[in-house]
Amino acid sequence: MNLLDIKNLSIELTSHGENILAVDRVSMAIKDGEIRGLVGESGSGKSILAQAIIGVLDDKWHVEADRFHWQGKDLLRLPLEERKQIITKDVAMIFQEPMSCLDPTNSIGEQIEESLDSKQFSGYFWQKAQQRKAAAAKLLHKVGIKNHQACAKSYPHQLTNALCQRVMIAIALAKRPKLLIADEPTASMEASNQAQIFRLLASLNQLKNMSILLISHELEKISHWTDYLTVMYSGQFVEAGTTEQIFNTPFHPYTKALIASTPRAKNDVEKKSRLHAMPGSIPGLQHLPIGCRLGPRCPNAQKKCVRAPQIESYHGHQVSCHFSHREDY
Ligand SMILES: Nc1ncnc2c1ncn2[C@@H]1O[C@H](COP(=O)(O)OP(=O)(O)OP(=O)(O)O)[C@@H](O)[C@H]1O
Repeated sequence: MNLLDIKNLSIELTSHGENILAVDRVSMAIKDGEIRGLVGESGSGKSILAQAIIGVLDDKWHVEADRFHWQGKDLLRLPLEERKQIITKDVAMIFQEPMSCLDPTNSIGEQIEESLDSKQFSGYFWQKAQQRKAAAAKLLHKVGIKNHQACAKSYPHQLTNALCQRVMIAIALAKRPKLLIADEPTASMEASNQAQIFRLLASLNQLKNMSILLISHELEKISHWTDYLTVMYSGQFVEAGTTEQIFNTPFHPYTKALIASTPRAKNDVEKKSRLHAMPGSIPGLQHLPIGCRLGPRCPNAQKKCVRAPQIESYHGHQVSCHFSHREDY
């Protein structure tokens, strides 16, 4: 069953009396227990899409969709309060700079205890306090922090970025979410720490059947951990499918370029040879091309590309391009 099912989600920014379509009819579904990767260059609208899912965009953003279902419930037709309640209960999000998300004036232990639901504790206040402490320690243990007593007494600035991210994951787990959105969770971390965080997320997915939306601008970095991938470019849907489909038979020129630019994804790269990179850079919101926004950078672009392509599906592998090559199917 689909946990989240979004069809043609658009996010419009109102700025200086002008409306700018930052996210243009993006579709994505996340099944129960899957890890879905969301990839695209910096500025492709991944974070805005994630923020629209958890409903934290402010008034200057206008969100519209043909379908926005959470476990079969149409969120856009629910009153705002009810919608907030559902999302707050079932969806948690972690961000790229964990240290700045934690309160610098409170100890880690206090912050984790605060995130626990008081309904799960009973008895006199001192008994509740003891239960709360024990539950916080259990959470720290769950995210692989062995010395949880020392960690609980620490303040965010005394911990490394990787430890802070584990704490953020512990805080997210406190409400037992069905979906965890991880927006570039390992940005500015050393490679060994990155692997540990991804391994932790994968084990939580396996043990708790928690679905994860893993957001990154590096396809190669997350592809090892994902079951499915969705690729975005400049606010538009590009391609989606299983991780194997995307890597073995990419349809879209943008996905092909992303894969060609990752050293280990291609086995036939000769020593000291240059990696392929798509010319140009992603357009800013003020200079969005009409139709397919990849047009000015795309090697296959033709006249037809001034109209945005429809999404076509081949054995569950979806692509949005007028001229993608699909002869493998
Ligand atoms: N608060 C804001 N006000 C105006 N424009 C914004 C705001 N936040 C993001 N944008 C613009 O929206 C577009 C998408 O941004 P977004 O942060 O979602 O991209 P992203 O793919 O997550 O990139 P990154 O990996 O760098 O976070 C960008 O062009 C960005 O400049």
